[in-house]
Amino acid sequence: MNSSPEVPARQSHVRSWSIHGREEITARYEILNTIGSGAYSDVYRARRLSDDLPVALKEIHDYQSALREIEALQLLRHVPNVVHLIEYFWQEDEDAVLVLEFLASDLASIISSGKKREGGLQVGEIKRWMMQVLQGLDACHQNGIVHRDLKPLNLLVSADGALKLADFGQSRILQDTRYTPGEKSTTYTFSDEWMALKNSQWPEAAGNQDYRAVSEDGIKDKDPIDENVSSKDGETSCVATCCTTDVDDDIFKGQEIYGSYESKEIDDSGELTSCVGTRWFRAPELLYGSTSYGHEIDLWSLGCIFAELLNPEPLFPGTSDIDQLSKIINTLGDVTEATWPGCSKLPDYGKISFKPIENPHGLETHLPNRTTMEVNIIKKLICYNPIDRVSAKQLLQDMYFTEDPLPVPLAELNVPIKTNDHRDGEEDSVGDWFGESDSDEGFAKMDFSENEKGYSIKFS
Ligand SMILES: Nc1ncnc2c1ncn2[C@@H]1O[C@H](COP(=O)(O)OP(=O)(O)OP(=O)(O)O)[C@@H](O)[C@H]1O
Repeated sequence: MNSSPEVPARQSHVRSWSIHGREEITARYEILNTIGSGAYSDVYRARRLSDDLPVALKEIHDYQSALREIEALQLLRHVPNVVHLIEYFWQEDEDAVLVLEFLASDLASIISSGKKREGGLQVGEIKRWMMQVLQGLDACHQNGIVHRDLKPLNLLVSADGALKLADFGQSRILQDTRYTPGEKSTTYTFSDEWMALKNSQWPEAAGNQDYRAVSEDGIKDKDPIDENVSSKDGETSCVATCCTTDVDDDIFKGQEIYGSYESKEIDDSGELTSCVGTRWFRAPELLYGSTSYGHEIDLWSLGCIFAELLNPEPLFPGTSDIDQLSKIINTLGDVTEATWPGCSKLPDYGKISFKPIENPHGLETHLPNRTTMEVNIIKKLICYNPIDRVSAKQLLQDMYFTEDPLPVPLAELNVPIKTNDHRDGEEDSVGDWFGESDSDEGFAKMDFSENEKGYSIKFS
């Protein structure tokens, strides 16, 4: 795979010259055009010179994102519904460049093309898309990987209808899985190249070939890598960015952290960050600042994605993080100990409160003309208490997928050519916390007061 197994030392500002000037890459690939730019990367379409294989070259400008993405894709390299990492280039003073299989479309394009089709996406098509997402996500969770940025744009699709989870730059490998003992998991081991790379970076893991592999009872061993790469996540919670004491004199100051949370310096706190995932797909525990969440945050995102497949509009298109919570609460009802046991222990619970909702809309209103069975699937994922969310594995066994109309074969799926007309509203930006609301209810009045947790904001 990589000619040099050495991971370059972590540097605060790794900048590389243009990918076009990197001979180790251009000797093997012809770079054709740019196909996308994300928060931390530029992606190019290219072809392998030896056999004309179409590939995507993903140049990642952030050290930690690169490490996370390579690590997750190595671990999931045999999973059919995860994008395949062919090889990667990474040398000191250079950005990592990942060579990925080329995938011509994504689920966002499929949803928007279905919207334009008379009758929309057919039930059999929806079921096949859902099953592929579930199979990819189940493999992640079986391996203790939480993706943390699931959304239709990160579900890439090949021209022949194979859907693959992509963009693992925010993923994390949890120190244990919550799969119940006895649940059989597939064991994956690292390639020799990756082990050499890992051992050079983390000598304490040397010689422990499958230290992260899932054990017989489904529980993972302690993960030294995770501790080494964890960021100061606890300081970057979405609400904490405007609630810490240094914000007292300027409540907007802390929001600068929001846009740069992934570039925080590492420490060994082992906590996760609550500022992950694109807002529309972000679970409520993250919006309330949780730093000890599990793979259930992906299951919430999954519910949002499935709801969008069933009714081609985003389920909760919040214009700010507060608006995001408001939209969720207007649908599911008040967040209380009765509706979500343990919610009052969330770091930011009590720092923000909303006017009580007497008649929540309910998820049904977002899914007009859908069957009870379909609405029930969404309800199993979009629920406040993370432990109530059904796992990808369990959902794959749901009768929905074995009842008529059956999932269509891949060959019958309609895969549109990808265009660049995707929604912009999903993107996070500095200052979004107090962005304007477009929710029906709006925020007529904001009361700001100090309390034992720092301060509280009350909307009425
Ligand atoms: N294997 C691939 N084949 C084709 N296109 C790809 C591939 N990987 C990524 N892309 C495209 O490149 C763009 C950016 O990729 P990606 O989402 O992985 O990067 P990112 O920097 O992590 O983005 P984000 O800001 O959304 O997190 C996306 O539009 C995606 O569709």
